[in-house]
Amino acid sequence: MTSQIETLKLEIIDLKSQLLQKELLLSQLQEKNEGFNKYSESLSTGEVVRYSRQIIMPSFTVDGQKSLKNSKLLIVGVGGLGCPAALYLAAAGIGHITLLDYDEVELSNLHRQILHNEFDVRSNKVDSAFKKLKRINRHITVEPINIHVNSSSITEIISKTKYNVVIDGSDNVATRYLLNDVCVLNKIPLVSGSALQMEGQLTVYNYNGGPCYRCLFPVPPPAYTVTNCGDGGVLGPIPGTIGVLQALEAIKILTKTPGVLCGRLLLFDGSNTTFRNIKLRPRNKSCAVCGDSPTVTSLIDYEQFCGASAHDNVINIDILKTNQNTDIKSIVNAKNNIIIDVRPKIEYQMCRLPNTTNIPLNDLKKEKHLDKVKDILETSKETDVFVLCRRGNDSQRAIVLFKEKFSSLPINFINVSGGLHSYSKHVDPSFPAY
Ligand SMILES: Nc1ncnc2c1ncn2[C@@H]1O[C@H](COP(=O)(O)OP(=O)(O)OP(=O)(O)O)[C@@H](O)[C@H]1O
Ligand SMILES: [Zn+2]
Repeated sequence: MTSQIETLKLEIIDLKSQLLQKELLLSQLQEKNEGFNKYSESLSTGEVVRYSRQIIMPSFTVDGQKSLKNSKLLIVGVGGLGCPAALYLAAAGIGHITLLDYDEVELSNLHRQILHNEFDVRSNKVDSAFKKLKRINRHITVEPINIHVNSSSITEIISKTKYNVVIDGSDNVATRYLLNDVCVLNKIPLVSGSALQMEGQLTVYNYNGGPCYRCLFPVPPPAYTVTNCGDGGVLGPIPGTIGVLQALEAIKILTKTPGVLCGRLLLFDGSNTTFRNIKLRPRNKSCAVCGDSPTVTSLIDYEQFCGASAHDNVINIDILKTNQNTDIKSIVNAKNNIIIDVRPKIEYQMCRLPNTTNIPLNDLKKEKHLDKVKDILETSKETDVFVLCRRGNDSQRAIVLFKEKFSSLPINFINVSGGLHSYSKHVDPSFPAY
């Protein structure tokens, strides 16, 4: 069975490389066939036909198309926002698109990161996106850069290419400040978007005298107040909508079309399908980066500034003594022990281990739920109680609460290190590591 799978994988790799070679040849032949034509000054026959539906709009014209063709655009993050934005921008004929991301495609990305598909799982996001965008439009240059963007890498990238617009498709505050500052210092408009659960936001910073991100948020929010899609969830069409609108704003900026969303913030609520625009404060004259006497005149360490890392990977906490932790295998061997799973109820419904009791961490702050735990503990003869969660962090927080509330009971609360992720990795891969 395993060898059959391996053989099939190798065959697929071989077929893919044959396909790539044929596509390359095809595109070279088509290129020759579609050179500049005597009927159009600056566009090839193929380009005239391809873009005709946007060119014929009085607000766009051949000049608009030429502007897009001569534009260079940078997309940071090829995830929920970056994928739909890149799709429309490539289709519209932006001459040069650089894609930056450090991550690999995961199965849990596919419901919203629509450039990637099942065959791309475990591939670099930028390579996966590159292939799809070139298939949509082989006339444009797509530059995939597999990199974690920080102050030094972005400085190098920006110094090599003169970008006209930057799209922020990232998912963390440190990267947002970094992109804001690099755009202000290099006078590049920044199209910023965000999406979580059923809501999205969109605005353009640093454009036409409007505010920058720091003008509005001079101080970063405390790290624990920021929720990402991995924890809060998101419905695919929400970043889809915002990402497409980011593409629209970029096209308007590049073609000098009026009506760019600067100095305003668009709020999209997908739960009742409403769009609201709110007016933003104007540029702050005392802003640290775009103000009249800026104090930030070169890029700084943004992870330090925000007190949070520039990715959404979960940081493992370690707040218990060593003897209060155990590894996942001990709960597999444990017979009759009480195992409390402190994940939210929805996650417990999604997947769970047998013989576990769900008492969500958030409920533990409420007295009535604590009474329920007390009942379970008092009626059991066991003194060891295992506490379990998704990755082994909330279980530690729960133990701190348990020990505080049930100090009178002769119970050992034991944290299952690494939580259910560890179960999936070390015990049974068929348990979903979501
Ligand atoms: N500093 C950075 N450099 C490069 N890429 C970044 C940086 N910060 C964020 N990103 C990328 O931005 C993308 C954001 O995508 P998205 O918000 O859809 O979340 P995700 O991390 O792919 O998924 P999930 O949150 O579900 O795990 C990710 O692909 C991430 O790797
Ligand atoms: Zn500012």
